Amino acid sequence: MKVAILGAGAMGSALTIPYSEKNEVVLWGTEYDVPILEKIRRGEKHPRIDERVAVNDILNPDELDKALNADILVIAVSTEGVMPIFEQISDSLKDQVIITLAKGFIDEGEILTIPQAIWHERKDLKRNIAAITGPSIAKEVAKKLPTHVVYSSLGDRTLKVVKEYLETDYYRISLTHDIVGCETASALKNVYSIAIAWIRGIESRKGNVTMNNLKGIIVTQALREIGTLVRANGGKTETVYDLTGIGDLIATFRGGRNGMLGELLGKGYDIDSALKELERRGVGVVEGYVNAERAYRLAETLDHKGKLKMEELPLLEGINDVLYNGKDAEEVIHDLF
Ligand SMILES: NC(=O)c1ccc[n+]([C@@H]2O[C@H](COP(=O)([O-])OP(=O)(O)OC[C@H]3O[C@@H](n4cnc5c(N)ncnc54)[C@H](O)[C@@H]3O)[C@@H](O)[C@H]2O)c1
Repeated sequence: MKVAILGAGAMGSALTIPYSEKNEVVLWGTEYDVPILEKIRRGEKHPRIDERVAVNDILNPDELDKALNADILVIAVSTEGVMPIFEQISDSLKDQVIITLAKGFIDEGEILTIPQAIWHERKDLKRNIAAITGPSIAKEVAKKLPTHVVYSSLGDRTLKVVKEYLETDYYRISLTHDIVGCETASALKNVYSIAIAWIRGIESRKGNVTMNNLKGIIVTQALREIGTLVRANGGKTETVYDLTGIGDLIATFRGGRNGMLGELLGKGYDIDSALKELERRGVGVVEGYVNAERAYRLAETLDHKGKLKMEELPLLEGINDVLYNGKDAEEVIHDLF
């Protein structure tokens, strides 16, 4: 098969490694990826995954059309880039498998998962879309360390193709039809990771005490609330208690941009100074930040529809209070407790 990966960031580039085991792979870079494309062309390692990518061809931002004859197209950009890229390729799409991997919600007036936003544009592609969720740190995928992810799709042929052509002995793939549940859980994972990381910040604020009991409380509450939101949004409980929910939450406990933001907030930084500090460290977009507000609006809509009650989501409320209303993380935890 011919696979085209659209986006030369960490995850898009990491996937060239398992995908190239059985397929011909091309990697297209956006305008933001130009310095990375230059490095890759010079034979250097990709700076975000510390490995060389495995590709048959590298395409520049103005060569997107050359990627579109692939059998499998992977939209590998961050959430904000997904729909702009989709608009550019939509007219050329036929019956290809289309894979998305960003973890976030799309705001189109109503809050949608990424596949739902694509279905709005092209209903006929409903069965062609697959989403990747579950624990997959890009660097580890690139180093062929054991990874087990979930590909979800409404289309049986799509699921068959991804399993047959993209699975390797170090990159295992489970399949499910619960694409809305998977995408809801994975966008929420980025949001709740912020609150889990508060505790690291609070521990250091208190002179490096260890607060494992509190971690247990917050992680359990996060899972409870993710479960409530996933079910209310039409997904399945088992998605939350599998690789997509709990698996991904564990994999990102310590690291990630959301975790860095959460830790600073836990240390007592206000949101503006925390975001400034991350900018100073060269950390890119923190997806959980924008998605916390989107998750809250989704929850409110589901509440209006009678599918959940806002009182069931005190931690989501607290996360939004810290990110948008200037509340201190420790105060939120105190109230929650
Ligand atoms: N890194 C991981 O381990 C990992 C794992 C699973 C899923 N994801 C998800 O994959 C997505 C990308 O993560 P990453 O770590 O590769 O990030 P990254 O910052 O390394 O790469 C981001 C990619 O998105 C593109 N991009 C960013 N903003 C854009 C815009 N406005 N328009 C068009 N393109 C834009 C960039 O050019 C780049 O190709 C995120 O949603 C992330 O949650 C990442």
